[in-house]
Amino acid sequence: MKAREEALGIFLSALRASRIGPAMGRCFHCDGTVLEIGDNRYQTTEYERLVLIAIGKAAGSMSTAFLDQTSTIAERFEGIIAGHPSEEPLPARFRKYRGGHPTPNEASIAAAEDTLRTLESLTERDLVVFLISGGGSAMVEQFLLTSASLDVVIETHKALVECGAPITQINVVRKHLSAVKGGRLAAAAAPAEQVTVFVSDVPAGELDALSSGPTMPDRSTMDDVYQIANRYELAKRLPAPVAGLLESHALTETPKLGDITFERSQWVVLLDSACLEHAAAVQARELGWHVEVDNTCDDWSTERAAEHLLHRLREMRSARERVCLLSAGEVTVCVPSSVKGNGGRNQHFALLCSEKIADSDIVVLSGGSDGIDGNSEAAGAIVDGTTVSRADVVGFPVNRALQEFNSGALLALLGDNITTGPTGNNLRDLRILLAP
Ligand SMILES: O=C(O)[C@H](O)CO
Repeated sequence: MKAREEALGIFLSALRASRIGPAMGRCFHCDGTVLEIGDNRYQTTEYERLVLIAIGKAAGSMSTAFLDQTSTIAERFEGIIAGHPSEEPLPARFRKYRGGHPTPNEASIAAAEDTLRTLESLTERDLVVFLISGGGSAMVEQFLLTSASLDVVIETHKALVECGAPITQINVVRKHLSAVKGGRLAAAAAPAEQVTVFVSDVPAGELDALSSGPTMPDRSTMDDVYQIANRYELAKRLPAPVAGLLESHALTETPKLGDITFERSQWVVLLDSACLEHAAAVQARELGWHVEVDNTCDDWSTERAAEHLLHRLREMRSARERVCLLSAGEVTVCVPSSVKGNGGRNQHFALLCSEKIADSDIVVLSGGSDGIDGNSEAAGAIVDGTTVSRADVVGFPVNRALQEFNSGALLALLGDNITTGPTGNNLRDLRILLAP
């Protein structure tokens, strides 16, 4: 029982240490007229309009923290908050949209329209601050294919997130279909001065994939899209109008590095998954665990990642006691389109592990830093050597839950889910494996 409690303690402490407010306090300074963001300085009296555009699961919490940090000039900012709302109400001069996730909804479309209209009205005398966090690909969306209905947009996103491709490749496709991704928000805002602050839920070095890189030069090309479409047989999965667009090679290219669009753009990373992992390691060491980190399985399938990490943990265990293996990033689950189970990749990963650790003293926790795993109410799950036998006792065997992609339902029944509620943050997932 102790190792279970400690795993949970490590996870919760890592979430606390990576909160957005304190991170903004370290990165932002505002003395009344000069706004400093990282190494960039903006003399705010030189701008006519100050605009804030926040997109993603952390849009509300990033906006609240931003307005707190810039309190002396906050009144001058107007703008759009598109994503999860903050706990505290934001001033009425900000238009708010609760965009859908994991697939877009009507608010996602309305947010995209409003954002494009607002940005297109800016001039070289204006400053726009973008606050971008993960989840934004679905929460703000407008297809370049203007005849696409909301159903087509939703079906396209669903097909992409369920095709088994890593997020960076999913977003290569999304960027080339969208009027608000792959640098196109930066293009809409040019010639205004632009600074983007990131709370990243993508692998290190892949920032232009974050929320499909709305303000960054896009490194991917249309050829990449066609290759990804072939590799993941997207023609079979995508709705007809979008599949047709890809088959006829009728996409348009995104803005690239060196384009005039980005001449007045800066980018600053506020938090990423390395911060979460570092905080977990600090807490685990304080509890007396010997900690190692293994992120090699980022974007692997849940099966391969479970095999790899448990093998590594057992190797560590053969040399010493109280070993803790941490792994940040995401694993992928390929869900057949007909399946209607409850759960997410963390719960699926944890349940897969439960079969491999049955009757042992190993504990495995897998949780999302946003507090929402897939379509479930949980952040993730924590399993141990008794999970399989407890599942048998309630008449819902682990292998059935896995086959039905219904891990969330079984883990809820067993009390093995972790429920934090939405955290207002989004730094990818954390896996904590303990062998006492
Ligand atoms: O919204 C998205 O595209 C993912 O969360 C990655 O940032």
